[in-house]
Amino acid sequence: MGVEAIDQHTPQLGPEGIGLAAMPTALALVECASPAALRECGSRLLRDSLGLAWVECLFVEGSGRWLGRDHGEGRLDCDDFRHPYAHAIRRGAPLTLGVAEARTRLDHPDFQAQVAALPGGLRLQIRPLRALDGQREWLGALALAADDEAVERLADDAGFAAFEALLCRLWARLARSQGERQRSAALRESLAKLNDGARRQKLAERLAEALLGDSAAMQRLRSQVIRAAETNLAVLLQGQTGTGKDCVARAIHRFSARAEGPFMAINCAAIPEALLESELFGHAKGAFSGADQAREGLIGQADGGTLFLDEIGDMPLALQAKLLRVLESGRYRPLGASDERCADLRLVAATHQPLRERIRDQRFRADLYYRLGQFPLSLPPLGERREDIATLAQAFVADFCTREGRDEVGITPAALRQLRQRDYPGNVRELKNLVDYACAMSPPGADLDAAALPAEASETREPAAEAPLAAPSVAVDDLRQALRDFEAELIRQRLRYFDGNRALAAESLGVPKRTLAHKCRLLEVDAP
Ligand SMILES: Nc1ncnc2c1ncn2[C@@H]1O[C@H](COP(=O)(O)OP(=O)(O)OP(=O)(O)O)[C@@H](O)[C@H]1O
Repeated sequence: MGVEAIDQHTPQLGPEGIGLAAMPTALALVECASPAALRECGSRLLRDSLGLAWVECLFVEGSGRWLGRDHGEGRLDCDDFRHPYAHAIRRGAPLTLGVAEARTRLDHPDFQAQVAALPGGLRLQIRPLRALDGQREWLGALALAADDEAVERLADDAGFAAFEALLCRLWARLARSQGERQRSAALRESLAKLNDGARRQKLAERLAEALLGDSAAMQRLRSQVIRAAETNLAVLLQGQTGTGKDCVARAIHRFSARAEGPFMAINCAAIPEALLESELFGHAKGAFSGADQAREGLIGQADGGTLFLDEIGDMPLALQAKLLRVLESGRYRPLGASDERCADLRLVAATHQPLRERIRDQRFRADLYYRLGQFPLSLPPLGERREDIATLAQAFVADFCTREGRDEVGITPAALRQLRQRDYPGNVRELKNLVDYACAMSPPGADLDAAALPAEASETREPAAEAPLAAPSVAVDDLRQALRDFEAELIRQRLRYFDGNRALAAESLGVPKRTLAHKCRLLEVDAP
């Protein structure tokens, strides 16, 4: 039976006590699902059954410091004796006083507002409520107002005492199970967070196999990449050349829900302006001379996946506007086509240019900048994370050996020292090229040594009169031989430039004199 149905048969509580007639009242209380519902139901039952002018049930908040109200404004400090609740709770017994007296003696504004509408001739009773299950915790207070006779009757009303006891017992039980529910919900939430944290940590470890580096900056970057991959937000990668923007773009795709979809990439700086639009948007048959077939653009091809626009700073302004429209609406129109198409893609854009400066120079649209940078990521230059150089160099040596089918070798401490001390304006790409070159210069099976590393450009005496080396032949079919030939030719040039002075040639190439002599013997290079 619901509360409404019970209301119609609500028996009068009264001196007859809790006979069977009181059962629907008890049932109504028992059916309440929360302490707040219980307070409301209890107040209503009391008001209706006992003909009280006003009943309100206040509750002690979790901290035990405040008395809260389910409907009224504000909360009352349990230690503020300007209202009668503090007195009743402190005494641990009901407090009865006239409404008029309460108005003059107790000047708490919230309490005064509570009783403002009551006639001055009524009596007010505040009854502290505590859990009756052995725990001495305070639950709240029952406030009621009625004429003198009704208030006096309450003292001897066994039915009312039973009602109050039941109210307190149910309230304590509901409060405890509500607390348990809240605690287990909080536990579930923190477990979920923990699992989520563990899951992210696992992903970050997998990502560390592709995006190497143990520095704090790289760890931060990897966790940002995982976060970005979880969303569909447009990502803007900013960082100097060679810092790994392309790697990060691919990782975002690979770790995202779109991983099974296509990853389409284009370098906006590498494509002539006239072609870039049709590369991106595609074209209809006959859209321009030479367009004898309709062709889908990268935006269409990236549907369901990721579109990576590298060097976005070089995108022409007119195209920027069209790209913004695609991002805003998810719709685009191929060149010469009459219909619009939809593309569901995530955009990752990258640039090494300071886009804010380009906005100031009116070469980049501010609205596109903000749309692209929903999830901005900035990649640290290698010079700011030198502790990663050893890890990266080792990995690049291992890569070289695998690619070349050589036995795995290491790096000597001297070479590592040199690598850590150099400047890398080309960042990781420069380090990788340097290691590849040094590996090629080292005898198979030997650890990469400092002698194999070329001198830094700034330390090398500028061989201005040196003729450029021949471009590598496309007909190379033996890389090792080609590298030996290249190396021999480079040494011959240097020796010529320094009139056969091996000390100067060795210094200019950043190798010890003995190494150069050894190489000359090995490569059969004669002094000029
Ligand atoms: N953290 C890294 N771990 C392993 N390899 C890396 C890392 N960062 C960059 N690389 C490697 O360095 C080279 C350059 O990286 P990438 O092309 O991603 O740089 P970029 O910032 O996109 O350069 P650009 O701006 O010139 O296009 C690549 O061979 C890439 O694999």
